[in-house]
Amino acid sequence: MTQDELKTLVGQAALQYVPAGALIGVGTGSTVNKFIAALSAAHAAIRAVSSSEASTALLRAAGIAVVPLEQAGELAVYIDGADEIDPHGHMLKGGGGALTREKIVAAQARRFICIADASKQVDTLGRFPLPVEIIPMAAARLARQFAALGGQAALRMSGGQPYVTDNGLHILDVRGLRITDPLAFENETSQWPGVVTVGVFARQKASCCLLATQQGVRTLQFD
Ligand SMILES: O=C[C@H](O)[C@H](O)[C@H](O)COP(=O)(O)O
Repeated sequence: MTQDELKTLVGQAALQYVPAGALIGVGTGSTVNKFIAALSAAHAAIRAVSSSEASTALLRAAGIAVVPLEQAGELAVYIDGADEIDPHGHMLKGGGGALTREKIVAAQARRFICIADASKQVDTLGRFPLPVEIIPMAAARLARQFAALGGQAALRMSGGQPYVTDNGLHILDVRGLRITDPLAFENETSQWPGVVTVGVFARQKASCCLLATQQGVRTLQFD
């Protein structure tokens, strides 16, 4: 199977985690797009809280009502992809730039179901450049702070201009990190002035991961 077919497979598998009539949290990215397509085809009577403008547009196009987070109580489940997932369910996220809203919506859900293909499995987070959403004026100083940890930070660009998130902010992508203690790393770097969100999800780690492999979908439990 191609990587795209694996994403379709795991997007469909995630349907079993959607309680009938529930209000669920929906992440962002190419794997989640397959989940939204599966939801649409299943005609599931659900409502969703979305983690990005892109997912909101897709959900609405699929006929799924999108509820503002402010009007939602606790969500039964949050379903999202990841750029990396380690053996403990810690994730690295934000390749699509949606990390801040993803972390906010995930924090309001009882369970985080990560959907990924096997290429996302790692022993230690950091092979994928770590996305960090930042206040723009802090970029140079934060780059120096990440350099002190051994990382090389670059401002994410799009069409020759700094990439702008749904929140009107910028992203640093930090290469060369080896994140051996994701919780300590998240706790420390989240407090640096100018950091809005680091793409390490250790406090909002996965409860379970549906991992698409050439042999089918494996379920990894983390709680
Ligand atoms: O900002 C984007 C999200 O964190 C995505 O969940 C992550 O980048 C994985 O995306 P994809 O399913 O496209 O690999």
